[in-house]
Amino acid sequence: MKIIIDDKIPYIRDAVTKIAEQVIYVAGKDFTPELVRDADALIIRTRTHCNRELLAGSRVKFIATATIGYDHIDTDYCRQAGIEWTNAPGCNSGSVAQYIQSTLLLLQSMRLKNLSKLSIGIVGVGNVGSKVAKIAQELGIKVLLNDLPREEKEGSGNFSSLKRIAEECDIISFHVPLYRDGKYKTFHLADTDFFKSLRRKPIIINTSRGEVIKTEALLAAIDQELISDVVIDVWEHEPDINRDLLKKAFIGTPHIAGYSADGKANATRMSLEAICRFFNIEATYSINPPEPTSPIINTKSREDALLQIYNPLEDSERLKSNPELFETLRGDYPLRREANAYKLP
Ligand SMILES: NC(=O)C1=CN([C@@H]2O[C@H](COP(=O)(O)OP(=O)(O)OC[C@H]3O[C@@H](n4cnc5c(N)ncnc54)[C@H](O)[C@@H]3O)[C@@H](O)[C@H]2O)C=CC1
Ligand SMILES: O=C(O)C(=O)[C@H](O)COP(=O)(O)O
Repeated sequence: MKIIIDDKIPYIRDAVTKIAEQVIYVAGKDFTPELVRDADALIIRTRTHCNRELLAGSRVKFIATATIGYDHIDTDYCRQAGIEWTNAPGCNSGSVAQYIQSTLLLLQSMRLKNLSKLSIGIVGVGNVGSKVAKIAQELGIKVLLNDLPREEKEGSGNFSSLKRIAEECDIISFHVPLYRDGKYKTFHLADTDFFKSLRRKPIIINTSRGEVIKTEALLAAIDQELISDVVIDVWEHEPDINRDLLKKAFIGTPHIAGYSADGKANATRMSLEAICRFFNIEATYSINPPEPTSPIINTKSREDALLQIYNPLEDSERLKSNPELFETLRGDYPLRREANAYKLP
């Protein structure tokens, strides 16, 4: 079997030798029709667009994306071409939750927000949104949930409309997939009308996809003081991001909310498991993230410890100093572990 793998997918090299005879590593943006023509499977990230242009005429039968988002895969084309694909649900939800938890703690310490007096609207309550809801509740924040597909299946009891969230929430955090059209369209879900409907000058957090928020509308809302702060991890037109928005953001990071080593290892493991299932291969390997450099945290409070483990302002400062290094900062991301890898006070 021949597999082409994005060369930024970590912890995969030893394990994959137990699965495939031929493996080629290449940068996500450098997958070409010539390269994939005689491959059986691809393991990709968001940087490889899997569509007719790339895949037509190839012998690719299976694509695993080591991500939860799959808006870079043309699923209609894959269905027509008989190419199966999978993503890695939940792989990095702990990592995004860590990013949001640290962000909330920074809003408390640096913006002097009394979290127990605030309400948060969570838009998209899947793997990430559910964890964010739990963290927010633990911090004493009132939680409102919005999830149209779930509401349809489960009934409206636990869910609120986007309109109610816009009117009642002090923080609004987006955790939806990017759907460009269809019944659950999320492309530019937050547009001029949405920002005009805000009532409490909320803090807007986006770790979903840049295209879920219309950048010009967000910038106008900042200028008109309809919102009080923005925290942006995902951007329209990455890596060519809006520098004005980056300057104005309280936290602006290069699409790394999901980049804990724990999340990366989960994604790699899930991708290889999917390949083994699809091609009916039995293989023994284990994939674990490296241990943290200092696993014991000595500090007075749990909040300090959590911010010592991960402080998104450090990622933000790196991007603000060098916005042109967006992809490099992602590719060379330092080791980051989630809290359960540490002994906390
Ligand atoms: N910044 C980063 O590094 C990361 C970004 N992401 C992004 O966050 C998204 C969410 O991640 P997960 O929670 O793991 O995905 P998920 O698939 O577990 O959850 C998505 C939720 O959104 C809901 N949803 C779909 N359409 C909706 C709509 N129109 N309105 C309201 N809710 C809607 C779904 O019903 C589902 O419950 C991913 O699709 C991805 O684009 C995910 C991980 C890392
Ligand atoms: O899982 C997702 O969806 C994400 O957005 C990933 O964290 C993005 O990672 P890359 O594939 O762009 O490295």
